[in-house]
Amino acid sequence: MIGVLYVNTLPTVPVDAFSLLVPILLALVSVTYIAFSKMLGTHHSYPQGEQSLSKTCFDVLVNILDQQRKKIAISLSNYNTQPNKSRPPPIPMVSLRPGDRTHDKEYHENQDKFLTRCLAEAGPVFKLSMHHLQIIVVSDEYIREMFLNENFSNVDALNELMGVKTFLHMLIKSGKNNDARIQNSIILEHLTPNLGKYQAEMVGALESALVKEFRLSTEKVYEKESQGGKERLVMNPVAIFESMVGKSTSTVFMGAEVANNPEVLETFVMSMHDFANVMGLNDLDLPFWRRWLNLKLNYFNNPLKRRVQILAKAATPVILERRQREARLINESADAPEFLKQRPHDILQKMLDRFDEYGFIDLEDICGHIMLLILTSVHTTIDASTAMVYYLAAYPETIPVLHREQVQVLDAIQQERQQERSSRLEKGLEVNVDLLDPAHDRDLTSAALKRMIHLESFQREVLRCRTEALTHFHMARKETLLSNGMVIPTYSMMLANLTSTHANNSAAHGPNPGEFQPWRYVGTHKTMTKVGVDYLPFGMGKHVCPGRFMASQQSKTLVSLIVSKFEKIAFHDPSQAAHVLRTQYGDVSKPALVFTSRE
Ligand code: HEM
Repeated sequence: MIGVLYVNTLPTVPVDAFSLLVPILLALVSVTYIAFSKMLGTHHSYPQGEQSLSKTCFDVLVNILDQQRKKIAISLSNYNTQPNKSRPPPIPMVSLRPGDRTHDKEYHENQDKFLTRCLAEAGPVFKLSMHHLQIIVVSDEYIREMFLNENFSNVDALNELMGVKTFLHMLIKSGKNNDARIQNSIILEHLTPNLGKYQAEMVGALESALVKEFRLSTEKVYEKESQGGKERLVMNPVAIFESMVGKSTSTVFMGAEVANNPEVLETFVMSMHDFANVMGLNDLDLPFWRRWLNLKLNYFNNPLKRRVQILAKAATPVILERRQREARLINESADAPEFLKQRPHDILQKMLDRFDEYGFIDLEDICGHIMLLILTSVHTTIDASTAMVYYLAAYPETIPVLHREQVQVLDAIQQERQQERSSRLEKGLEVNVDLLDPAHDRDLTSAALKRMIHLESFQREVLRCRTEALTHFHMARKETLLSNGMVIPTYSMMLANLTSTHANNSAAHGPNPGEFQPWRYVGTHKTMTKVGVDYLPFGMGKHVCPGRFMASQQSKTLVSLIVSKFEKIAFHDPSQAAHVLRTQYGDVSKPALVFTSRE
């Protein structure tokens, strides 16, 4: 991070002083650390092969020193060769509001208003001073260039800002060289194609968690007499959605037997909180050295490593039991269809079945990879689903429309299945109980969800309107030319300006794109998962979110269950409504809601 700051300001700042400062600072820290360790008697020479805390710490520091040295050398060489080239157009810095020293405050006051001012003053590519960094912001079509050019990397940006790679690599033993590729392959090959099969389990898990958590959350609060107990105040509604998504994701990833373990549920829900604490994600004003120190200390006491062990411990007896069951079926010479029917189909089982193909080392390694899946999937889905429920509260007219649509779709499906049964009976054909059981006529299947076009439009519109306007950090791996001739220097930090594509873009979104219009996409083919430069909650290009289909199905089911059980949702304090309708980095506001049940 220091490297980025200094390198970005090279042309105007005396580079020698700063470039020396970085290694000196780090050398000082390492020397002080070793001196301290010697004083405390912790800096020993260990027999070969044994890694001491101080040696590892020293190695990390030497490594960082070396990386900083290389970066400074590359930047200097780039800078020194500049005068020979024809000078590219400079990237303008947006003026500061009188009295402000950075752009943070003005941005947080009104994201779209501020970015509209930036576009008018500086054009589609400009510099801002935010988050303790100098950041290059790209708008409109230049966002596509940022996503599609491999010289700009999201993973490298997160790694540079937070050292996230090394920290996450401590959780796994295999597949460290191809970041996110094992997760991508599991999602693409095993999760997404089977979403229809997982749906019944997801509905069961979401519904049972909703009923249980709703009862627990409202126990100590009032029930309004006037409504005959139908109105309930929930002080922390997010806790309900955390349990719902945690329970349903753990069931899909590890099977119901493992997911029933309370420690596993806690791991699914809390891992991202641990991660955010270590990375200092909830406090953007944390000085860089505190963030760095926090991370280094947690290398040796990684809270997520303990959570991985919890998953492995909970999975062990279940896997043994599965093996015994399989052996029994083989002994009993069960036929192939029966054998396959009895086989668990959760992601854990798929990973065990392809143990060699993926090159896993042991069960803990598999659980480490599941942890990486948890970190990408659970919190993001909780966050999106929570936003959808807050939008239901802010726009109460949406609930009757979504409820009516749900009833109509389920009525139609029930009727179709009834007709199919009658027609088969008339023709003297057998009725397949597995496929046409009347008890499942009104299930919230993925086919039923696909017919709910108002729900689809509502979800896409919520994500379009609430996604942070400056988002998707990318770092330039090397000096890169944009199509407008501007040069992005190596190690620059970049952000996409979504105001230009999400909020100020009537060509893509129709009239009044600055307003929330829940039915904007009804009758179009624009679903929640269809990404493009005009809709970027899931990114785009090679690293586009592969889990968005599960996220969509899960959040649709969650919202459907909520509108089927509650006829009205309202903010306990209406003045808080506006505050939660737009994401703000590091913001954890969770206003209380009043739910009015249908029964
Ligand atoms: C509403 C929920 C979700 C949102 C908003 C979301 C958003 C994102 C974004 C913005 C990225 C980065 C894309 C880029 O760099 O271009 C991403 C990547 C990723 N997401 Fe999601 N995500 C969600 C749910 C999920 C779920 C449920 C899973 C897993 C089942 C998942 C798995 C991943 C993985 C593995 C990556 C890394 C892809 C790569 O680097 O190639 N996400 N997601």
